[in-house]
Amino acid sequence: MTLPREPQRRVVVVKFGGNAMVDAPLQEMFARDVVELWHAGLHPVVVHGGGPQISAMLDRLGLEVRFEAGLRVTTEETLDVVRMVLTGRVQRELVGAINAHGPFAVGLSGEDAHTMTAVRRPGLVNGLPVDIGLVGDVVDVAPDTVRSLLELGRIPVVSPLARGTEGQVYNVNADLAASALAVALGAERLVMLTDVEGLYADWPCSTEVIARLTAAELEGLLPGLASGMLPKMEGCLRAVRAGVARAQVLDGRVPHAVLRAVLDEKSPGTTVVPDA
Ligand SMILES: Nc1ncnc2c1ncn2[C@@H]1O[C@H](COP(=O)(O)OP(=O)(O)O)[C@@H](O)[C@H]1O
Ligand SMILES: CC(=O)N[C@@H](CCC(=O)OP(=O)(O)O)C(=O)O
Repeated sequence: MTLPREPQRRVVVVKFGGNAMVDAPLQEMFARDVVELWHAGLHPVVVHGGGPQISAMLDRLGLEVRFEAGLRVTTEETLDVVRMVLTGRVQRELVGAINAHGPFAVGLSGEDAHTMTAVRRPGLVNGLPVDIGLVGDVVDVAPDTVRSLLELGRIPVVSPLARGTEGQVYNVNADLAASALAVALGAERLVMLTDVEGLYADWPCSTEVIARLTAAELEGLLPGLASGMLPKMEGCLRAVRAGVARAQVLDGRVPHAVLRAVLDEKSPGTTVVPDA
């Protein structure tokens, strides 16, 4: 199968969370949906997570699993496992699932060809900085490699790792990596698939979803958010503040969630839009 060269399509960055991918049939459906987006005339770019898969491997190896403010405390030893699990396993599985439908997917790590450059990011606990090790905050994205793949009609599948400027490698939260890539690619939309229906207004007390938020409204809520939702909503905020027209958090457990959101504009999750 020869893929057509397609430089003009609109770019949609889809973040597929580790929690949404623990179910094999859902992962296969996700892969089909991504290819469907491509057939519908879009340029999907996938950024994958893998937090639960990394934690399971750390457990098996008897290494510590610890998060601060939604980010994994990453030692040199942890980073080895993060890299192995993300680029060696999770990315490979996703690439394989997409390529069951044709020669679309090409996997790369944010480390490749300087695609993502990061600096060390301190964790913030109760407003105070804490050392969380080799966790990076993306400060520069070189999108040319991903763009070239898109122009060749491929579907890039990107692992959330980044290079530092002094030879080190950083573990980057996948939501923040997806956000940075969406901005650099000039994506029209960032979609994050996770294992809840969206942003709950009063989690864990209630499951009432906030359907729509402006950037300013989200900024006000951010300090009160916890665990995995914190980097996710920070990623949405950064994206819409930097030109992405909308950022959505959707329930990846719902079949065809991404297709319904992007093609049918039916998105029961949370949508973040720029300030008026
Ligand atoms: N306000 C909130 N609304 C919804 N989920 C929340 C909220 N605060 C924390 N969470 C937690 O965040 C989790 C999603 O983040 P995370 O586990 O990192 O998922 P993913 O692997 O998809 O990135 C939810 O399963 C939930 O436990
Ligand atoms: C720094 C940091 O926390 N990195 C994440 C990278 C994977 C990720 O973000 O996966 P999910 O999207 O499934 O949570 C981690 O080590 O778990």
